[in-house]
Formats: sequence, structure tokens, C-alpha cells
Amino acid sequence: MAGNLLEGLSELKEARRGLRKLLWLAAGFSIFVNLLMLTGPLFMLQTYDRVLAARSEPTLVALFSVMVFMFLIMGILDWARARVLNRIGTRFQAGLDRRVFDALLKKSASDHSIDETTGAGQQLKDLEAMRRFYGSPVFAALFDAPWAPVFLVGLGLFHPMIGLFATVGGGLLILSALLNQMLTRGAAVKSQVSAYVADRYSDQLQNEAETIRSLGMQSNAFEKWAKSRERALDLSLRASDMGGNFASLSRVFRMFLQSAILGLGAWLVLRGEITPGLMIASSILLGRALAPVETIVNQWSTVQRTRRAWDNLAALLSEIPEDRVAVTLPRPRARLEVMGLTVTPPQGHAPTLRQVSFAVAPGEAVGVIGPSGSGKSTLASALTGVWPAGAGKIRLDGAPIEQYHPERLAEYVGYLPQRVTLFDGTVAENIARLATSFDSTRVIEAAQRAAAHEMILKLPKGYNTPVQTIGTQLSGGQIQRIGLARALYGDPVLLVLDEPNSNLDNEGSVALNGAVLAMKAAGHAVIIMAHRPAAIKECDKLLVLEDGTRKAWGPREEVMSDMLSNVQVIRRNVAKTSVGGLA
Ligand SMILES: Nc1ncnc2c1ncn2[C@@H]1O[C@H](COP(=O)(O)OP(=O)(O)OP(=O)(O)O)[C@@H](O)[C@H]1O
Repeated sequence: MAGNLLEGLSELKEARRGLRKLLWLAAGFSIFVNLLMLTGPLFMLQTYDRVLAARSEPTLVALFSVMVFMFLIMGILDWARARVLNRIGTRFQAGLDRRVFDALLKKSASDHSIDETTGAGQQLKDLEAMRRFYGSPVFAALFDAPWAPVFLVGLGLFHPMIGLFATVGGGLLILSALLNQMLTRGAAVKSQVSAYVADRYSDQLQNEAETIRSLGMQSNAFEKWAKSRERALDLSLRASDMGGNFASLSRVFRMFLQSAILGLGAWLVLRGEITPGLMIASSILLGRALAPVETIVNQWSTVQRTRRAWDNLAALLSEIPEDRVAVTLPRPRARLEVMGLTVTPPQGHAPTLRQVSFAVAPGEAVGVIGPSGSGKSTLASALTGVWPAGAGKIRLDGAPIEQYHPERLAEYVGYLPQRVTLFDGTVAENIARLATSFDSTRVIEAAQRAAAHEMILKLPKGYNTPVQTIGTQLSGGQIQRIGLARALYGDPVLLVLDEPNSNLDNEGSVALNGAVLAMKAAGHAVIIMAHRPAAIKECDKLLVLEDGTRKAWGPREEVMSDMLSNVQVIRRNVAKTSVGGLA
């Protein structure tokens, strides 16, 4: 396994160590369950060799009562073991849920892709697969499998030839399990990755149902989805066909072995080497010894899936280490310094922001302007800590932003993304950033500052209106205002607004500028990425970006007049050239 997976692996093993007690308990139950499995063969042995030979009814009744009691105990122990195994899975999942969720979210902020060879990118499903594995019959079979050699030794004690026959038969079954693994691995991964891709595509289509219908893309979208689904179904069929072949082979082979051992036993009885009771008991004991092997072969796809899930989880946890912020920094002042900042998008190859420096003081608003693709959104992603700085530093009140816990940083730095998305939940929950318990007054305050309060009151259930029911009824401007309220929730010291007025009407723009003024008056700071001049009305300074670099920086009026005079010079030069050209 690659060295870079080691960290994730040790985290997973640590989580598994927490399950040790339960695993030992399951192993303890397994000892008794497996010992009690001898009940059947022993009962047969005694019935044939004692009851029938002696024609004794009282012996039969006594043996029968013991057998019933033993099976009852075995049933109870097996039931208890199944409960323990289920709890192992649930605990494993619960222990890692938060960690995997956080890591996946952090990774998805920059990379939504699914790895074509391993299926990585769906680790919450992987965690689910691990839980299911722990509760599955195949995991229970792994506890029973170590008993197979014990049963084989028992068979050897019946008669060496019976022992040898059983060992060779068992060996062949195990060989078929290994062959199964080698041959089906590739097909299983491919089928699963295709299923993920098809699922994700259909999710995306459902989310964008309105666009699809309005653009008449329904048939094309269906065809594209059907193609990826067909591929997934085809591969899954191939994988399960291959696995199924082995499963039937091993089932038939086990049944054959049980009958064959009966034949061997009968031959040995005829030669007077064993009793008829031993003959029957051998057949049953062989069945017991091989049952776990058969279960493992039958459910090999579960084992493969789990193995992959384990590797994918290890890869994710290694790639995204846990956020460890030892010291909790106090609430910062709105003092931002950006020094020589260079940022490369996580999926990009070249920096889209290079050597950018500027500073914002408390009470200031800075406008960031520049043509499309000049790096404004990249800067916003870096300031909110979502994209790491490749070089340079971003300091908030003197501390590099990575020293703040990401959730604390999000409290201090309010962010309005260029494309606002609301989530399932009420309007109030959305403003409170999906907190399940929140202070209503703070939600209302944030909405008032974003001038969204009146608009929200007019919704069917006001702040308690579920977004699902009104999602499509909200205008772009309304969504942007709720987004602004969400950014303002919790009274951040720095507000980063990416194209905040792209959907706003005049009233909305006025409200936005009011919010910016209020932030400044409170000694906070605002950074506004903008295309439209109305958005930078309240900005004290301007940062002009071009092709990822700082083109100009300074007080707004100065930068504007410089830009204006540059434009005039260019105009004059153009005019001169044209006149010269004409002359
Ligand atoms: N996730 C990404 N992966 C790779 N490259 C990206 C990513 N996001 C943006 N870029 C690239 O970074 C450059 C800057 O993009 P950015 O979104 O920062 O520009 P912008 O100034 O905000 O543009 P606009 O005004 O159109 O929103 C562009 O060339 C873009 O292609």
C-alpha cells in the first residue's frame, strides 16, 4: 500500500481499536456457538450407535432433551452474537461519521470527481458499506472460519482417510474463493464506479429540473443518463454473473463433498473400520466445517466492496488530515493583511492569483475589480480559507488564517458567494447557517441588516417557510438577500461579498450599501468583488486585478482617476494613430 495512505490507515485502525471489546465479545460468543455446532453430529452419532444398536427409548428421550437444550442455547448465543456484530458496525460508522463528513466536504470544495479506478469520492457510502459488512453473515463467517481446522482435526480422529478427504475438499473450496477474488475484482470496481457516476448524474438532473425542462433538454438528458446507467447495469451484471458462477460452483461442490464423504464413510463401515454413526456424523461435521468458507465465497462481493471502502477511506483521511487547532484564538479585530498571495485552484495547474498584496483596516471597505477570470473569486476563496495559499500569507488581526479553526473562521469572515445556494430547511435555519438551535433575534437582526426582513415576512410561513416549498418561487435578488443575511449572521468582523449585486435591483443595491456602511460604522471591514460600479460606492479603497496580478491598489478616487486618465491616454493614442493613419 502506498506510503501516503499510512496516516489514514492509522486513523481507521484507531477507530477499529475502539471496537476491540465488542470484537472480543463476538469472538467469545463464537467459541460457544461453534462448540455447540457439534450438537448435531454428536446427536447423530449417539442415535445411530447407541439408541438404534441398543433399541433404547429412554436413551433416545434423554439424548433428545439434551439436543433440544443445546440448540436452544446455541440459538440464543447466535442471536446475541448477531446483535454484537451489528453494534460493531454502527459504532464504527458513528465514530467516523463526523471526520469523514468534514474531510469529504473539505475535499469537495475543490474537487467533485470520482476516481475511475477505485470509486473514491463517495466515502460516506464507503463508511456505510463498512457498517453493513460488520453486520453481515460474511463477517460472522470470519469468526467461524478459524474453527474449520478444529472440525477437520475432529474428522481426522474419526478416521485418517475421512480427515484427509475433508482437508483436500476444503482446500479446493478455499482455492476457488481465491480464484474468485482474482477474477472478479476488476469487474466489481468498474460496476460500482459506473453506478456512482450514473447516480450522481441523475441527482444533478433532478436538481436542475427546471433548466432541463425550460431548455427542452429532457430527451437528451435521459439518453445521456440511460447510457451511463446501461453501462453500470451491464458491468454489474457481468460482475454478479462471475461471482454467481463461483457461488454455485462452491455450493454444488460442498453438497457433493457431503455426499462423497458419506460414500467414503459407508465404504469404511463395510470394511468395519468405523461405525455407521461416525459415517453420518462425518457428513454433518464436514458441512459445518465448510459452511463459513461457502458463505465467504458466496458473499465475496461484500468482502471486495469492504476492502475498497477501507482503502478509499484511508486515502481520504490521509489526503485531508484532521483540523487540529491547538489554541483557540480570541475574536479578531477587522485587520486584514494579504502579503504576496499566490493561489492555485486545487484542480488547476497554474496560479490564478500571483503575488497579490493589500491590507484592510477596521472600518474600511475595499472593492476588488477586474475583468472576468482576473482572479476575484479566487481571492474570495482564499480569504475564506477554502483554497489554501500556495505562497504568501493572509493574516487576520495578525494571525495567519489557517491558525483559526475553520468553523470559527467562518464565524468571523462572513461570505456571500457569487452563486447563492439555499439548503433544505427553513429560511431561518438557512440564515443561521443550518444550526438546529439558534437565537431568533440574531437571525432577524441579520435579515434586517441585509434588508431581507420585510421580504421574508411576506413568505407563506415567514421565517419558518421551508426553502423546499419556495425555492423556485424566490427571485435571484431575494435569494441573494437571504444569502447576504446568512453572511451577516453571527456578526462577522470581515465580510467578503463576491458580486453581491449581480441580481439586485436598485432597492437591493441601496440595502446592500446600507449593510456595508453599517459594517464600517461598527469598525468591521468589507471586501467586495464587483463588476458593477454601484457595488463599490461605499468602498474606500480599490484593488484592481488583471490576469491574477495586482494592477492597481490605493484609495478609490485615486485608482479611479488613474484608470480614467489611462483610458484617456489610450483614447488619445488611438485617435492620433487613426489621424496619422489617415494623413
Ligand atoms: N476550480 C477551479 N479550478 C481550476 N481553475 C479555476 C477554478 N476556478 C477558477 N479557475 C480559473 O481561475 C481563473 C480566475 O477565475 P476567478 O473565478 O477567480 O475569476 P473572476 O475574476 O472571479 O471571474 P468572474 O468575474 O467571471 O467571476 C480563471 O481562469 C478560471 O478559469
